[in-house]
Amino acid sequence: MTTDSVTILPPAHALTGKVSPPGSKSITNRALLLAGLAKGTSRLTGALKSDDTRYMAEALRQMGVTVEEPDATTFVVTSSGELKAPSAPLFLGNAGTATRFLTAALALGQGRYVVDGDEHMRKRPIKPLVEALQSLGVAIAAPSGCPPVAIDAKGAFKKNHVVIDAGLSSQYVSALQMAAACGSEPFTIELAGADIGARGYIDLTLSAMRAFGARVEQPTPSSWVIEPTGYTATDFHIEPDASAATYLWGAEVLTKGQIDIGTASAAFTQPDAKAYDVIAQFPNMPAVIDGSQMQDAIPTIAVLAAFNETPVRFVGIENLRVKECDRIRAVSTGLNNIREGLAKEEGDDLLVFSDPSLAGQSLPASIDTFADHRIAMSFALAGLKIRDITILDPGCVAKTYPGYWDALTSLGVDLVRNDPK
Ligand SMILES: O=C(O)C1=C[C@@H](OP(=O)(O)O)[C@@H](O)[C@H](O)C1
Ligand SMILES: C=C(OP(=O)(O)O)C(=O)O
Repeated sequence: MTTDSVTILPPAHALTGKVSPPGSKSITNRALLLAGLAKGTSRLTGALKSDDTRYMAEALRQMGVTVEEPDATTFVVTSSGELKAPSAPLFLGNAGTATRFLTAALALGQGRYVVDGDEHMRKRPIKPLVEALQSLGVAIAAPSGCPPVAIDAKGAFKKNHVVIDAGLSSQYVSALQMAAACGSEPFTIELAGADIGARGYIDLTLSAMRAFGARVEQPTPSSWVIEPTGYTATDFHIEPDASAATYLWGAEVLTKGQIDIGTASAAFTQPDAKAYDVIAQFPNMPAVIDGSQMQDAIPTIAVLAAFNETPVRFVGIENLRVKECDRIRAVSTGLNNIREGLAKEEGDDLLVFSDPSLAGQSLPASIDTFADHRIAMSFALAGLKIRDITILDPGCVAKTYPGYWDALTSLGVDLVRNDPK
């Protein structure tokens, strides 16, 4: 979408129909990398085609991997198993998964690699991962603590044990886990802290690794031993994106409709599917919601909370401050823009002071999305109930859900696209 902004007209009817969310971003980018590290041809079906996965696919191509796209949801990846040093920096936009996962994998490559992103990615921390790789003897540098990252790889780690602080991102752990299977001896990864936010993403990583032939043990809740199996090319089916599903679940409960997303909430293996149980309680969602294990779903639930019967405090969400934007700030700014006093930050908690009487009112607001797809998609839900909600930069949904606006339209939502002047 090239429009500057989109204004949502609240539908006069409940939203009903069938909309399938696209393939999982998290699983697609894991599968693309693992297929690139495996010798032979892997066919990835049900895949997401969006900015984040295109950046990953393009980076693999730059490193000598053949990535074909026979249809809208399939990648066919053929690799020698090696990611050859590219002639130019790898540009990964604002794709956290691609940036973090490749940084660790390329540390076991041969030659010079530069991992870079857009101005937003250049503000997202990667220092803990870089320091962990330095402790393994890798010549790697990220002077700002964020991308760009320069790696002079020599094909091996000098140690077989690493301690990683995953407080800022679980992706550092996933990245090391996926890389470690390409080493030459069993490799142990240990968490610096006792637990990890979004542990469910680690389970996704291990399950994708196992599908590509890896062997991983978990001797304690905070350590993993990865065997040096390398990866075996395979055909792999990717489930729909659970974070994308949260917007459809939200639209369903807000409009008292029935949207068939084609997948039962219990069938998802991604952490954000946990959001279903909370969303299903709307308009009586709990007073305190712990977002630590369903972080990407929090903007969705926070916008729903504005229409809940009672206020909601979101806890365990501190690392929302280092996502595509500071999501705690972006959500509170957006809600207060709709009506002053609707939300408040308390430290790293977010309080939403719900008011069911918002529904049906005209409260003109232009929502700054801070180039963050999840802010755009979640605030569109407010527009299903409140008149004159305008979402700025609606094209940013292309990061993970390019068909989002069309999905709303297909459910009967009228959108006014305000063309750039
Ligand atoms: O591993 C993954 O696929 C992801 C992990 C989470 O990030 P952090 O680990 O940085 O919290 C999540 O927010 C992101 O959208 C996807
Ligand atoms: C945080 C997100 O993305 P990533 O870290 O993969 O860029 C997200 O999709 O909400």
